[in-house]
Amino acid sequence: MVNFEASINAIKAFLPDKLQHPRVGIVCGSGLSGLADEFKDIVIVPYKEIPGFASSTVPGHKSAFAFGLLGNGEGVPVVAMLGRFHPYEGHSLSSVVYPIRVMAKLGVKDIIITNAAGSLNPAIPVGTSKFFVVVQDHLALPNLTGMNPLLGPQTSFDLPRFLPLSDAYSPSLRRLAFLAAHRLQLKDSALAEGVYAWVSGPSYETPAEGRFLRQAGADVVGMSTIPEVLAAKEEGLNVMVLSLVTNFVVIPDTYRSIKDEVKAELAGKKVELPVAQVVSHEEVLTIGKEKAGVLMKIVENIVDSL
Ligand SMILES: O=P(O)(O)O[C@H]1O[C@H](CO)[C@@H](O)[C@H]1O
Ligand SMILES: Nc1nc2[nH]cnc2c(=O)[nH]1
Repeated sequence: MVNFEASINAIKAFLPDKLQHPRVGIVCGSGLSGLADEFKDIVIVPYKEIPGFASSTVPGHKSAFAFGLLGNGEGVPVVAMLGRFHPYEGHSLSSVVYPIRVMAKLGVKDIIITNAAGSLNPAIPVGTSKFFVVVQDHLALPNLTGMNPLLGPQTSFDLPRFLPLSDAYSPSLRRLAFLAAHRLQLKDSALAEGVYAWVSGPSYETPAEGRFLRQAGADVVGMSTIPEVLAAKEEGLNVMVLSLVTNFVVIPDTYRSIKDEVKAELAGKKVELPVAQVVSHEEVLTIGKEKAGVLMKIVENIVDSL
């Protein structure tokens, strides 16, 4: 049973006056908890100390909030989830989005949600300058087929029952992201724009699934974020999502035929069976750690210009 008051009281007991009302919320994706390294006057609040909170079980996700001041001058009070919850861990969708609702009730107005994602778009390669995607829209097959965090009784009758999503990703925050990249003198190609596909995971995509999502219009794919976006929008927050592209999803135009290989083998030719490229969470975390610093600078710059 949700009890926002108990959660909020437990959190506030950790915080000095200047951090009691965070203005900006940040969600750190896989390997990206280093985003909080620049916070001044940081206070860590472990999830286990907060009634109603689950704990994160995924490597690269810490089970704690970091509160602090970010940006120039006195700094803006902010809160970061150093780890998030995913439905594939066994958490209910309402537990997955509970921290987002708590951040809204603490006073957060703008939320910057980050994630690690696989690229479905050959124009968004990995390991080159183009490594972040500002999400402009999403494709959530789970939402369309009954796995929607807003299903069920509402947490408040003040919230809209039928949430419009045609404006899910704040144009003004997205503008700030591109201006931040310019100010930081990142290459023009460092920030792409694209559509994020949400899948439940925890298995990565088969080549056919990758091709399907690409043909359906997605640029990157991941196993998180969208439930958080829906809850944040329902709570009335301005939402921005930044994806760090950590790997390519293999999408062959054609499959190499094993049947043909066997025919060649039977005809006396030496054949080598194809070895597919495979993605691993270790690879995802390595890229996350490598790029967390740049992402932090973008986030800090955005916070400065709010
Ligand atoms: O979306 P985040 O939490 O950044 O993590 C991404 O990385 C993990 C897979 O490597 C999945 O959880 C996927 O969603
Ligand atoms: N579903 C999915 N999630 C990811 N997270 C990081 N990379 C990937 C990927 O390739 N697929």
